[in-house]
Amino acid sequence: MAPIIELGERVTASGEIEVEQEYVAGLYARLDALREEAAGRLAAARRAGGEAAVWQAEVARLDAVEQGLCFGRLDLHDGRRIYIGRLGLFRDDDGEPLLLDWRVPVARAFYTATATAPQGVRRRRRITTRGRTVVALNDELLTPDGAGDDGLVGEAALLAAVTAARTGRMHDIVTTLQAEQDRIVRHESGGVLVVQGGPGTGKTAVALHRVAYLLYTRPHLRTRGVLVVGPSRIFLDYIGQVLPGLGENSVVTATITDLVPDVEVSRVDPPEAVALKGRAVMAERLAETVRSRVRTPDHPVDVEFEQQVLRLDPRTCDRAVRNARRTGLPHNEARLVHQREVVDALAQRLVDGMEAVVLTDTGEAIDGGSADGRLGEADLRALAAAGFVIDQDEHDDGPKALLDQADRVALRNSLLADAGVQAVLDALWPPLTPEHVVSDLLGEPVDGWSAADVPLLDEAASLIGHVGDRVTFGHVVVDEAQELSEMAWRMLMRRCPTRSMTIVGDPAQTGNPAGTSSWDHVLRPHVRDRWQLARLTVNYRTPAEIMAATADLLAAHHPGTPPPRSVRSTGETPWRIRTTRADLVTTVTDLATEHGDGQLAIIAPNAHIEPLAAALSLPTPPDLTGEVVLLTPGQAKGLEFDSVLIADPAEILGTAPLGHNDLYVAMTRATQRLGIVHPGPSPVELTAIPDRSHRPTGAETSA
Ligand SMILES: Nc1ncnc2c1ncn2[C@@H]1O[C@H](COP(=O)(O)OP(=O)(O)OP(=O)(O)O)[C@@H](O)[C@H]1O
Repeated sequence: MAPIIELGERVTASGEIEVEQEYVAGLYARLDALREEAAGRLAAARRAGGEAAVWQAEVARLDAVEQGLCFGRLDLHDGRRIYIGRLGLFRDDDGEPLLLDWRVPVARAFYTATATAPQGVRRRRRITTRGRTVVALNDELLTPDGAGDDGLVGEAALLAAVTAARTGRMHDIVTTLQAEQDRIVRHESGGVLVVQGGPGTGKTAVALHRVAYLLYTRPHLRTRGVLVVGPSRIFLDYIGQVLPGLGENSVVTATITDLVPDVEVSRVDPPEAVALKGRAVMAERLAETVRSRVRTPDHPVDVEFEQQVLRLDPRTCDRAVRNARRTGLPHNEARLVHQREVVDALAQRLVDGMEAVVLTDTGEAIDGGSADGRLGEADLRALAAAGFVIDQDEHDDGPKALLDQADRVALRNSLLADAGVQAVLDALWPPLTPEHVVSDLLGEPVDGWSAADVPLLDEAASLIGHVGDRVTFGHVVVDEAQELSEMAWRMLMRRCPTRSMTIVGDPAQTGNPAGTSSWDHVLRPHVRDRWQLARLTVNYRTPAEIMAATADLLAAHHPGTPPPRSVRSTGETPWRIRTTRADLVTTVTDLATEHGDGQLAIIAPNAHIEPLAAALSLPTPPDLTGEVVLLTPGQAKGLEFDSVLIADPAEILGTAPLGHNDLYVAMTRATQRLGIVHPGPSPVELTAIPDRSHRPTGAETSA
């Protein structure tokens, strides 16, 4: 498929640079003044031992906007001129706006105005700065005879951004956000917004800019908290600079596993186990496991207490369980209700026992003493003879009621504190831990937890009320959301009671056998139809040549999925080289050593990682900022590199149930070049890619 645009021409408005330089210098002067003020207030707050966090955040926010403070100007038909940047700046004396935050409504036209729908804009100017110096201006006149309307805004700046060398860290795209992306960033959905799009369509970038937008427009989210969930720590490190670069430092980032911090993942499950553990039915099974730990005996249970045997009949046990369950409390909390019920019954037995000793059938005291049921001396002797110990001190002031309220409480406490009674209570309604419940269910000796166990442990923790300091958030963003199992969705929903979420993903890239293939299927149980789908269709990362190379793979495994349209073409055709299994490591090592064009990722299946790491002296897990990065398709999810070399695609296709998706992910990571090394024949999905097995020169084959 042809790219949307060919490399555009950069238009520079000469003579204007000095004017803009002066304006931009004024903006930086204002920024410096605000910084100085914030730093002063921070120091004062610290000196006074007061609340410094607010000023600390303000200093961080002002520092974060230093690079590219102002990046645009709109000249409107009504004569107004608006400067747009990373934050709003206002003149000190009269509060006149000097720079508008990119998130305010009027700034929207900067991203969405076109020649056919100019939104009152006459001219859009992009201002490129290096440090505090204006180095280039790009003007677009939005007149009907102006630039062609291809749906892209600011082509030159956009192309400069998408072709720039990769660094192993994602950057913000606030200066070149495109109209279809801006619509999603500013989407006013109060519920769940799902953003679906093929590789490189900017899903991650858009989700992060949406976070910055929401924090700006819904300030209450700053206190309720925003969580960004990603597929791996590697990925979270990769995106880690984007929000701070937009002046937002308060967002929590985590993998699903991180959300249960006291569980250490030390085991990898086989795909069948992953698929099974991820299914929603596991929640029912866990609930059943918890329920089954509660016993309702079908014969009386004898409880020993202070040399007596108290008999607990099945009806009493049954009633205690019913009453405890009726509360709807989690297991360990309902256990307290059950205990109270049982102990009450035991206490009653004791009282009945005492009364049988000291009262007649009609309720009168045996020694004929007090008609109001107060104990006389003979009663106390009779009680002592029957094994009931009544504290004599309490009766120094003469006989009293047989057992008043305080006595009953004391009696219950003694019962509860008694080891024998506790043992019976624990046998009937045992205290549980999440680990107990999950190992009970899985029926396997637990020798460490896997990632797929984490949502099960979290579910079990909820069922038993063992949630510690589990935190909830006002908005949750899920990136690579196709990787989440039904059980992981349940876990996330527990952390987002408001169900305000931005979910971004691509089902054609799902690697998790328990992952998502239908948004409706995973969301409906939690939000019914309160979710909306938005699509992204333009691929900013992967050039047209590489997308063409993935066509057969995509058509074979996702026939209904149209590939995203690449924004550009590079003229570099992907290639493949056949080698032997024995020579695979050497061939890949040679190609990597010859490579000299920017950052190279070698993406290989697990089985080859160790030998390749040894041959190339590369770290595992990978260092994303290295010149050469070695990683598995799973680790490469969401990342991008200048060049990609795939080792052994057949193994990637064959080892995992969704190997074709893993290969698709691997092939779409490159911004410039793609090479493939296959031991033996090429997988059929890749045969259309030119075979350069007999490569004449190193230059021609560099990935
Ligand atoms: N409007 C834009 N301006 C400049 N760069 C952009 C724009 N949109 C996307 N990009 C760049 O395109 C690349 C891909 O973006 P991103 O990683 O967000 O895509 P994605 O849809 O999440 O990809 P994948 O699903 O393959 O992980 C990034 O380098 C991003 O900065």
